[in-house]
Amino acid sequence: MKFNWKRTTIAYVVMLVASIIIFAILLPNTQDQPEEVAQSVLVAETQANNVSEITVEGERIDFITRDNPPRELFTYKEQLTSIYDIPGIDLSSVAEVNIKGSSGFDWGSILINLIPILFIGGMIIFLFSQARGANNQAMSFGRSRAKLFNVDKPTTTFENVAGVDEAKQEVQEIVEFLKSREKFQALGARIPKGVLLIGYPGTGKTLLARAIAGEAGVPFFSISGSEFVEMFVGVGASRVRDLFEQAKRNAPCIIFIDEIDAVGRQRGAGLGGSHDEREQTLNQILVEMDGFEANTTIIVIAATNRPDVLDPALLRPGRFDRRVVLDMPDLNGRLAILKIHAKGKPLADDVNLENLAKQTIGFSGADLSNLMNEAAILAARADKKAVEMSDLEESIDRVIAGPERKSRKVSAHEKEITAYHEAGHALVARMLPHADPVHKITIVARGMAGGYTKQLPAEDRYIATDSQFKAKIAISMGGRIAEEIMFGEMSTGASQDFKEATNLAKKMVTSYGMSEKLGPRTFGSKEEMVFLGKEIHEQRDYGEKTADLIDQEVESIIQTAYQTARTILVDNKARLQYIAEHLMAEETLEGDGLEKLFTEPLPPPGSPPPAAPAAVKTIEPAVEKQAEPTLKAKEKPAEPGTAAPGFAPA
Ligand SMILES: Nc1ncnc2c1ncn2[C@@H]1O[C@H](COP(=O)(O)OP(=O)(O)OP(=O)(O)O)[C@@H](O)[C@H]1O
Ligand SMILES: [Zn+2]
Repeated sequence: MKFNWKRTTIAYVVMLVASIIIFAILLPNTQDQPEEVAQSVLVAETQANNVSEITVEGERIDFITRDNPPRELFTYKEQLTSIYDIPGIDLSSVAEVNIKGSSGFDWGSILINLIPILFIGGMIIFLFSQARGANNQAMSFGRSRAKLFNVDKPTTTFENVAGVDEAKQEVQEIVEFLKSREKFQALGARIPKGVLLIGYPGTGKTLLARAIAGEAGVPFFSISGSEFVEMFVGVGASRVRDLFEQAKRNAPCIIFIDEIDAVGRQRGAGLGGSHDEREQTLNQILVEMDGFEANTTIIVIAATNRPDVLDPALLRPGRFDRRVVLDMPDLNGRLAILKIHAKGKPLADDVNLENLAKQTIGFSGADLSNLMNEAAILAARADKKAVEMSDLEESIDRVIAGPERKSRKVSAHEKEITAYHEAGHALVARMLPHADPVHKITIVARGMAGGYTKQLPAEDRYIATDSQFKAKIAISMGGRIAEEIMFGEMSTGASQDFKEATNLAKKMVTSYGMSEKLGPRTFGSKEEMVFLGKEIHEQRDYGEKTADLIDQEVESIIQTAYQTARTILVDNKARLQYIAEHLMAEETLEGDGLEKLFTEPLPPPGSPPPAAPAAVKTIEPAVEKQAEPTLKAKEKPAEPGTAAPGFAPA
């Protein structure tokens, strides 16, 4: 940035005016001034549940009562005593406790003394930057924030979160633990310390974390990773220390670190700048988490949409070793979210939320909440009494175009390709005797995949056979082949499938001795040197001729699998189409509904495609799903390879 006269002058004037305003505010002023009271008043008011908000700044405690009209009062505490340690104080009913940078100074008098210095200092900076023609970076030094972190006791519950039922089930246990920790501790159970919430922006990570606190009735401390990055060196780490310190006093409680990737990137992988700061902050978080005593009931929840960049140290056992994925909502999920956000908004009779849910594939929870809000604004502007369908439909475009929307939009054609791709995987899997049963197909984006097909082994397995591997490779091929058959062209969506298939074929030949030509031996010794979570060493212990043979064998396995899959899909093209059409209409297929699509007689050619998704009418409450513990237990050992990711946008 070039030195900019105008900017510097403006900044300087702003500084001056601000100083004057602060000065004026600090002058004795009897009107609207909070009234000083004794500390015992604060204690008594909190006990009477009559305090709505508390702000602590150094020794001073400002608080607002629930009287009508609310009274603004303040009192003092000792510098080193925490608000939580004031004898008799009861913060359980206080909606918001803000703790600001504790200075212990009387800011008023300091500012008054500081103004001349500011003048002179400003002048020096001004002249200095002018003399050197330097950039005006000096102006950014005042950026450190006064607010340390937020504390409150959320009233959010699981009812406020929809469309992420799997994630809700997974965190249910944490709620139970927070609620009745004695029960767990009595049995010596080790309690989770860290939970990582992973999901696209706006999928409700913050909301879910708050709901956990709300369900358990515990305080919620929150801070965002990106705030650390702007700080001076050393401030981040001490802030983390303060945060954990306060949390320990309020245990049981939840600490929520949003955007953890901002501080938790792989060390040594960052781009200049506040690098040290980041590392120190990250280290401090790790130190604090490692330092929890066995009976500490603090759960640290972190959120990210970039789990791939996180430092592996964060993911080690005893840290953020639980991962909960929040998917983009599918049709039912979107409908449920729309219903949540429609509450309190009168809807006209012509509003059909099912229909709206169908039109909003690719929308996150935040997008949907936005959509409802935009529609209400449109309706209000037109002086309507209720939100009409036309308002909602118009808002779809606004949300898509709006700056708030960060997730990708799925075009109709892309949706069709994904549907055929996933149907291809599923159909091949269903037809091959050695394949694991297909459990679920969806075209709703998850992680980096546009859709996925999930297979679960029918039983726990510790060894696998070559027929199973061959089936797996054929299934991987199924996605691309379905695209070829239906559209006569290829998309980039299958690259991940090919990579997995190739790796598996290679392993069959080189590790498992499953090749006739090469026989039962292994090739290549891999030194499992793990560096930042990656294997980086592979030693070749065979010659060129063998290398060629390996290539040939891998090629042959893949070709055979390709032909197997192709034959299945060509022979069952009508079935493929049938499944894909249902997938487009319903987005997610699972259980009996899915099984029926594989087996029921096909409709005669020329029948209209499925329109009204049957699944929409029954929205399963999250609790009901829990009644199937066997299913849940099986879900865990399924290795990542069993879900054939489709349509990666790369
Ligand atoms: N699953 C959901 N159910 C209901 N509302 C949701 C859901 N997801 C998001 N919302 C709405 O969107 C708002 C923003 O979501 P939230 O901040 O929790 O998303 P996030 O995943 O933390 O996003 P980011 O990654 O951008 O921080 C919520 O306050 C809520 O109103
Ligand atoms: Zn695929």
